[in-house]
Amino acid sequence: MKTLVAYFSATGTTKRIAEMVAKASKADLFEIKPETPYTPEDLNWQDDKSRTSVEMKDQPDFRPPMAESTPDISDYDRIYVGFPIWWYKAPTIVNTFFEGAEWKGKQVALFATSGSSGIDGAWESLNSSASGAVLVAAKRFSSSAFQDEVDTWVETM
Ligand SMILES: Cc1cc2nc3c(=O)[nH]c(=O)nc-3n(C[C@H](O)[C@H](O)[C@H](O)COP(=O)(O)O)c2cc1C
Repeated sequence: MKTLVAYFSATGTTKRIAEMVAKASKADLFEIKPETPYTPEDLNWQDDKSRTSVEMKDQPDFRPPMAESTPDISDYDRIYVGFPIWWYKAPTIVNTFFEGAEWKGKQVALFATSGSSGIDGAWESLNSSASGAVLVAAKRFSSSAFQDEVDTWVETM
């Protein structure tokens, strides 16, 4: 099985987990990078006018551009997609990533980090961007998760 791990991480927490998922699943790794990186001010969820507040709440149909477009996924059987939870769902740049490829028949496994929110609401806002994909798993990890926990999750699939 050929596997890709794609992740978005604004402050490095999800990146650390993504590297562990890639190690556990012997996958290639792709970072979803925004064309315009998110600054600390952009990430201020207490400010209704911050970039992330506007993108997530006022403009959910806007797709933040990626610095590098979605790679060719045609050779991969399973794609893990990781992200931080923003406002109970996936950042809309993850929609940008999904909308750059053809997902019919692909196995998708989601993982996320968050302060405390679960990952259950994330697929609802992603699945219309990943038409035909088969969601095989979704797991939220705490920022302090260790390789063992990631290995166990990957092994159960
Ligand atoms: C704009 C924004 C919105 C967030 N919304 C939530 C949320 O709804 N629930 C939650 O538990 N954590 C929320 N968080 C916290 C992040 O999910 C958490 O810090 C995550 O581990 C960051 O991952 P990263 O370092 O890979 O970017 C939010 C963070 C930001 C910046």
